[in-house]
Amino acid sequence: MFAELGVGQMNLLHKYTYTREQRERFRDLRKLTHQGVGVQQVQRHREFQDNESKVVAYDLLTTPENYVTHFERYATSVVCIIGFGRRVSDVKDPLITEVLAFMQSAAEVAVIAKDFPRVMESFPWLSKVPNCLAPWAYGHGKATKSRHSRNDFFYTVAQEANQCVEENYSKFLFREAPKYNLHPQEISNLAANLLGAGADTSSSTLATAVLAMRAFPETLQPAWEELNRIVGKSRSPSLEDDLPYMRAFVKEVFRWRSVAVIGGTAHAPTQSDCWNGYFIPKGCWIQGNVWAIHHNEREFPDPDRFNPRRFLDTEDRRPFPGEKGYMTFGWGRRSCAGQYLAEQGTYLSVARLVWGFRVEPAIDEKTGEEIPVDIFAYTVKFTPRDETILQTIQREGERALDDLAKYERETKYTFGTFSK
Ligand code: HEM
Repeated sequence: MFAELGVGQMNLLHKYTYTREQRERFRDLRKLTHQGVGVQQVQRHREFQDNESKVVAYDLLTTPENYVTHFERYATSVVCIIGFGRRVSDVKDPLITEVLAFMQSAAEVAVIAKDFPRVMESFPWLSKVPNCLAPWAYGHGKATKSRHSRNDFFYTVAQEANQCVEENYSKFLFREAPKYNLHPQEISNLAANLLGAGADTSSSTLATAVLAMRAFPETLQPAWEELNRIVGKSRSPSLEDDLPYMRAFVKEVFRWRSVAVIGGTAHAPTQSDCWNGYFIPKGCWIQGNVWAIHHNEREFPDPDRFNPRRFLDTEDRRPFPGEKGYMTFGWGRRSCAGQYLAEQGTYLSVARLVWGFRVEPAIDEKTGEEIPVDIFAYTVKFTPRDETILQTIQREGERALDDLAKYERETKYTFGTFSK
């Protein structure tokens, strides 16, 4: 749908790959994305990702009720440091409020079968109508004047980042621009994709982990036993710790409530194929039903139960075709380019949350009763597991803020600057 809206061909996320030229360009853009967040790069991002996650634990000590906002700040900050060499320290930073609002409205347009009818799918010509006349496009289509497009915002922020001392992905893109003949809109999109694809997805996954901790408290006991034994209380867990149960716990978070329930980008075969008696014509839109795959009783019995033991050598384990045991990040040449970054950050953050806190039922101030857990609007109470842990969170949080100070920088721009 985004390709139809006219903003797609400059962005690998929505690009058609019907012709050889389109496929070659897609490969270039994908390669450039890997050079920012691919498996080889992820190690370089580890230190500040870990520090931002320590800041989340630190912030939870003072404003635990704002845990979703802390997760959003964390996820946005990590991709902002990568993309623009600057951190997001304030939850009111426009990069959080405006970009997440934009992503929310993008989901309104893009999530198939969310509403019916999908007007632009039923009448594709509607996607060609300029935004000012097309409320159904939620502002994602063609602007009347291209200089007012959101792309100018990210291009300008990337230019700003290109001047900054710290190495960052925007600097890399400007360096590579002549070699790949990058159009400014491609630079803008490559930088923006880190935020668009990486912020909301990562923070929602952490919110899912909290829901699991609250709704299935029995799964925390084995985690605490492992963390007490291997990590102790005077430091928080790190990637070097061997924590098999914790790893299984995070895998189960990815499986249990995967962020992209029907995959992400639509895939299409480059040639017609026959599979299991089905004819799949060339160019046909294919969407992987991640929800159904992750809730198939054959691989995941009692699928709505959060159960990390599925990923351990126990009687709850079933064979699964994928090596990792889940399909949360899609597959094939369009699979999530930020998978390793997301897995690393989710592991660090969830392990630290479980190590540091009890997640208990929130109490209704009026009635004094526990607020029951509701999967759509749940609220919880975070309490540090004990005094030594509380002090460790404080010490590590303050140290992390010192280490992150080199990324403190303001931007002069907001989305609003470009829509006046
Ligand atoms: C828990 C966090 C995340 C989840 C669950 C997730 C999931 C996904 C999924 C399902 C897709 C579509 C895959 C397909 O069509 O087969 C995707 C695409 C993508 N993701 Fe992620 N993602 C996450 C985090 C990130 C992060 C942190 C980044 C980068 C900073 C990122 C960058 C991308 C990009 C660039 C694409 C488009 C790839 C393409 O079309 O070639 N993602 N992601």
